[in-house]
Amino acid sequence: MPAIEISNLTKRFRDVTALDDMSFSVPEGEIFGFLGPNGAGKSTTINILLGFTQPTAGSARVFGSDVRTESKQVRQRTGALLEGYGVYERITAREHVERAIRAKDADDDPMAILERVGIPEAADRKAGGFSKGMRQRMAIGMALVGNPDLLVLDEPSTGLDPNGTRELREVIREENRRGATVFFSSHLIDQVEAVCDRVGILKNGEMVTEGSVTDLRAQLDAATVTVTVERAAPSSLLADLRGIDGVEGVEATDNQVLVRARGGDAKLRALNAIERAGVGFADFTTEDPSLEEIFEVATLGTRSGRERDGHAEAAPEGEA
Ligand SMILES: Nc1ncnc2c1ncn2[C@@H]1O[C@H](COP(=O)(O)OP(=O)(O)OP(=O)(O)O)[C@@H](O)[C@H]1O
Repeated sequence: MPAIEISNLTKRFRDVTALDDMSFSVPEGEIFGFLGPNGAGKSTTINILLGFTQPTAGSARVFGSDVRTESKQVRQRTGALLEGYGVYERITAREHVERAIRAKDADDDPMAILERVGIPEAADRKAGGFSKGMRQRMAIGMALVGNPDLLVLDEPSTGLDPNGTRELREVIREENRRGATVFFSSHLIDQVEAVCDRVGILKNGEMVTEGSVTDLRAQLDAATVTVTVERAAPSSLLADLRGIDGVEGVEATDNQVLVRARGGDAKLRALNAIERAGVGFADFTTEDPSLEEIFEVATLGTRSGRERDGHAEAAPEGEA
């Protein structure tokens, strides 16, 4: 049984369609990255999963329980860190965790939780005086209460410093080793890439692509080949390169030619063309697309021609 199973889920807020016939599932034991730009529908999905928002159509199940009719069972098995979680200013960190323990009918040691999230020294301080990062750490601790089978984390690295984000990744991995499924929602690709087994990319309420980071890279099998040359490449070479089937962008500086090529054949033909051009082919490196590029393609539908390392932008096809 999948940890999360979402089928044809639609959510409309008056004239806004936040989720549009979205379907996907997360197998038990997975760390799933739920990626999407602002407004894609991530929080709406989480609110539906936890029973805080009712879907307009479709269904969502958590470990087989229907989130509409069995939200109590769902919440009992789920630890959630929600965006904009409200901190009670007048009670301490320990009291926050104790509340979560009571709500879950769990028997965790509040101090052990606060130690895990790195704020044991703040246990008896009122949360009203906490920094953003401390609030976030406390909220993560509350999500861990009761060893949940599913951890739902909405933008968990918000407010955390680099140490905090590293510790968060460690906690996620520990929870996953213990057996928890993790649903990690974020618009921050590097955070997701660092810890997730699989990612789904949401755009305008629809899942546009789904797979392991490796699968997604393979789908978008383009790579940038950077060739170091001894002499500046003449415009005739750049035109030839742009004419190769599968070459999507060409940039040149005095001693480098950058070719963005889709598929091994295009890469090879580009390298051969540079070698034949007599510009003193010295060396080359290739770079696979990053998850960021995959995200960009999935959410914008195009690969951007933004500047790389201060080099000039690639000229459009045919403009040598
Ligand atoms: N209560 C609401 N009333 C009206 N519109 C809403 C409501 N909640 C969400 N929306 C709209 O639904 C869409 C999806 O919003 P949602 O908050 O789910 O996106 P998100 O992916 O979580 O974005 P972010 O990364 O900015 O948090 C947006 O267009 C948003 O304005």
